Amino acid sequence: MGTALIYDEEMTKYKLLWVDPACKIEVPERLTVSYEALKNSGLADRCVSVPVREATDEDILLVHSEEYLEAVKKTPYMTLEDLKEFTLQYGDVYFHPNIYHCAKLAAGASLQLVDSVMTGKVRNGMALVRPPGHHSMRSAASGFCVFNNVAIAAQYAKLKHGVKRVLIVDWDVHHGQGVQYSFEDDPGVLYFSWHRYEHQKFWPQLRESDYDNVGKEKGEGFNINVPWNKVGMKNSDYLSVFCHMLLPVAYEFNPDLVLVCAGFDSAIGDPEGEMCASPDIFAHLTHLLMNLAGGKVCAVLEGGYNLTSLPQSVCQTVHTLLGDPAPRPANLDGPCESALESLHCSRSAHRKYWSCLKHAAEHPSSDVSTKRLKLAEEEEKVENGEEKEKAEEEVWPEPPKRVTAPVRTALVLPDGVSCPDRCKLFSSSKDPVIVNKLRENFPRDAADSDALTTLSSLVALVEKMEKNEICNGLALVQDVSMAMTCVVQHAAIALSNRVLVVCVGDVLVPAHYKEDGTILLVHFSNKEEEQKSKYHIPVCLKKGCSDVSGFMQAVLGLLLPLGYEYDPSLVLLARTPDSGLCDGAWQQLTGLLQGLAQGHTLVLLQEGERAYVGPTASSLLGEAAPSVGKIKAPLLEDVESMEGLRTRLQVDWKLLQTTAPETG
Ligand SMILES: NCCCNCCCCCS
Ligand SMILES: [Zn+2]
Repeated sequence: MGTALIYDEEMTKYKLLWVDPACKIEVPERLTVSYEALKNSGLADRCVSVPVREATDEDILLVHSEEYLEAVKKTPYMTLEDLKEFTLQYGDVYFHPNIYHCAKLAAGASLQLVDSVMTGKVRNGMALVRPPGHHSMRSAASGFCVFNNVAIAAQYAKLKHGVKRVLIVDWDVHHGQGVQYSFEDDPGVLYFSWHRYEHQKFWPQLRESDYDNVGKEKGEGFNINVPWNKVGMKNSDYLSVFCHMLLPVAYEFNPDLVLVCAGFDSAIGDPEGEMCASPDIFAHLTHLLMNLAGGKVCAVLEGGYNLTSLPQSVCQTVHTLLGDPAPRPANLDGPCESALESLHCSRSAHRKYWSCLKHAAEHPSSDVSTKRLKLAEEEEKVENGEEKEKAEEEVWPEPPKRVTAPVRTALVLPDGVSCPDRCKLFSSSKDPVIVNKLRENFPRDAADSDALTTLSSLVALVEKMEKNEICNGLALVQDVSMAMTCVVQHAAIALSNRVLVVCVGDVLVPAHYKEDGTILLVHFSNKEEEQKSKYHIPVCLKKGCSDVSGFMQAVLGLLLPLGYEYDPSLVLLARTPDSGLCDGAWQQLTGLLQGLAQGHTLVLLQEGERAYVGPTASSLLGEAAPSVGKIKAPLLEDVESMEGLRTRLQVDWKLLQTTAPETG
């Protein structure tokens, strides 16, 4: 299934008609440069083009009041003076004779996207729209927004498509207060937003944008705010909040649909956000959402005011929606203290609502640490009194080209096992060099020519992945441990690359590998094993991988942060029959790990598990993993052992941190 792209140039046909410094950044070029970039990169033509439509009054009244709609309806007939007058009643927004028309198209585009995804015409998609929507409220325009596109889309999805649970992820750098107000008492809509806040000094300066605003009445716990109290947040800060706050709660919420308030003013260079995250981070944020709701993800443009980083971020998002592997997450050096404080506050505010957070460290009752941090930040501001270079003067590297490998998924299978369609059956011509090498390294198997054939195919396959001729692969082998040792030896030593090895079940791990960091081994099993080193991490789950909740908690809160920080060039995923891992969790794992190593994932299955070839191949082909259902609370002993592991490891692995280090 494809990716929808919804855009109409009519939405470029309104602009600011008078002088207003607060609004001058919201220009038609935002849309034209974004669409041009999609066209020039060939991404637009790979999408399914879906036409916009005008939202009807009924659609708009799902969120807005009649009096507000009636008032906006009058704006096309207003004189310039009337428009200015009309605008004065709202904050940081402007009207234009054509903005009502465009606002109906922006909302209608969002509904077209929801229809396309919910009817299965496409898997996911993006609506490139303006005016944005997430600030507009029931009876008020705000922050360049007239109708709340995403809020209307959420109500529409519930009403027209019977969606029970909608997750709204707002990665725009501003708080979508309009969305929060619409759903704060609704347990059927989980709203997540991070936003520049600076202790309520940043627009819209609302007390209710802080982390302790968790929703109301039946909606308590279904509103998540992560305030950024400093500018300059980077990729590590964003990924930490995804891994330790958004994703665990999102998997527990188990949504039927994911809507993204895709604002890109949270990217580097933006005059509003003044953050430092690179455009390719949106490839990862998008990827991390694509195994929720069976992949039904609708991204709707909100903000984004730097005309260079905006189109780059839009392209990164659409690349990933199309299934292209994300670029490697370069140099993640861990979240900053302020981000950790915000993460910690938000997690502790939600402890009592979400079992995945039940054991989040209690927020120190006295807000001593927050005050201390605030003072430090104030001092810091005073210190670097000199004008920070303006966001517009920031420079950053062009996101790397994302070349799709000619072959997506290659399979090494023994005779008689059928190859799922769209996969390529792979066997290497017996390269004598490789075979001799293998004879040396595996003398005891030298006799077994089948084993040698398989091993030489594996080595050849790894080499093709290295050259990006093949994206990922799957092998059905007699002996997973031996195959793993062979691949590890070849990949880590021969190709001197970093290999992330993830073992599920009681795989005999290659003991004799060097401790030099060329391999990071994470081993999920039910056997207590003391942690050998920074690079050999046993994750012990009492009920092994059969406890989906504990397993998913470990994947999201431990494996993903480790994997992102390690940034391997190859991911080797091995499972043995005793793992007890259910299909859904296995496919979630296979799906999520493809965000690393440019998607170069090699899966090793034991011969007896040929039933897993199909599901694994579908995940490797980029199909969304099935939902694993509502995640429950992990076993207490598992939580304790995972938190113990985190405490020990976070000294070396900064992305594992969930609280600011206690200093002073
Ligand atoms: N420095 C200009 C102040 C603009 N404040 C409103 C921003 C609305 C963003 C919508 S994503
Ligand atoms: Zn914004």
